[in-house]
Amino acid sequence: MLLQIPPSTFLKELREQIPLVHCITNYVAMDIAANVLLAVGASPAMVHAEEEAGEFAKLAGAITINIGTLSSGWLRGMEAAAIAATQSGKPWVLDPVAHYATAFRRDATELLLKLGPTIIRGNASEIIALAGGAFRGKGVDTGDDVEHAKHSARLLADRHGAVVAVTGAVDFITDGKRAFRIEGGSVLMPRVTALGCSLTCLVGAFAAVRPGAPFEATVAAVATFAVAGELAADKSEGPGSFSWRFLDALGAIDGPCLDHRARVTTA
Ligand SMILES: Nc1ncnc2c1ncn2[C@@H]1O[C@H](COP(=O)(O)OP(=O)(O)OP(=O)(O)O)[C@@H](O)[C@H]1O
Ligand SMILES: Cc1ncsc1CCO
Ligand SMILES: [Mg+2]
Repeated sequence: MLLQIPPSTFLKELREQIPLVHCITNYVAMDIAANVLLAVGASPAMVHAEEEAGEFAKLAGAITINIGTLSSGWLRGMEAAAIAATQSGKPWVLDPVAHYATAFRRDATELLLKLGPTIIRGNASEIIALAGGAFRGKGVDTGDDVEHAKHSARLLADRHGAVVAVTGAVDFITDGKRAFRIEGGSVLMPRVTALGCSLTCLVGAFAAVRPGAPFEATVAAVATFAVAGELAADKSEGPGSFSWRFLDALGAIDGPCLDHRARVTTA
């Protein structure tokens, strides 16, 4: 393992600390994302109202913001939460779901990016489009390979001073200086909705454990998904059984299994 802090350290500390993760995510993802966090051992709270999101963010160890089912009121809640996170020095994660699809999403993403996310997590089309490249995404689904998004990810990491995670068949994570690829997971993962959104929330949970190490935290969260995805796929008959087996695998995974099975290499 080339990492300074192995994934198992984050998993152990997460289970000791049970961090409160303030998730502003979409209607589709709320249930599965909360279950993913509970399965691993964190404490999720899905709070998006503009009246309280800024106040709530101060209670949490990390904040995650996903624009999947955006509306004006939600956007004001996101803005308040991002500002509160930055002011209190807490890590926050941006998931710019299909930000290229409409002017409303593009403007919202531009506004949120200016608030300085600690980590940006998206699929290949989202990351390529965010860097201004030609992309082939359709709605919320990627039409591009992670391989083609590496340059865009590096560019975004430099431009925003953020950790950037691109997910897909092989994941890629960079902070502009270092970069790792993570193999694993399953072809069934993109056939269950909102697993990417759930991963964004898990990245927040791992970042809450060690706010000073967002790069290693992102690698640890993505590696946990890759290993749990492999374990779950072993026995699954299709997307349905994969979905619940994946939660079981996230609950059952322990530190030695995670470090042993994680396939993290320099990119
Ligand atoms: N073909 C694949 N093989 C293995 N793992 C995959 C594959 N595609 C996606 N994954 C994994 O699925 C998880 C979600 O990533 P994905 O890129 O599908 O997110 P997303 O497109 O944002 O998803 P969503 O918008 O539905 O939440 C990641 O852990 C990723 O590694
Ligand atoms: C299907 C879907 N639609 C808006 S958000 C979302 C979850 C996957 O991104
Ligand atoms: Mg997504």
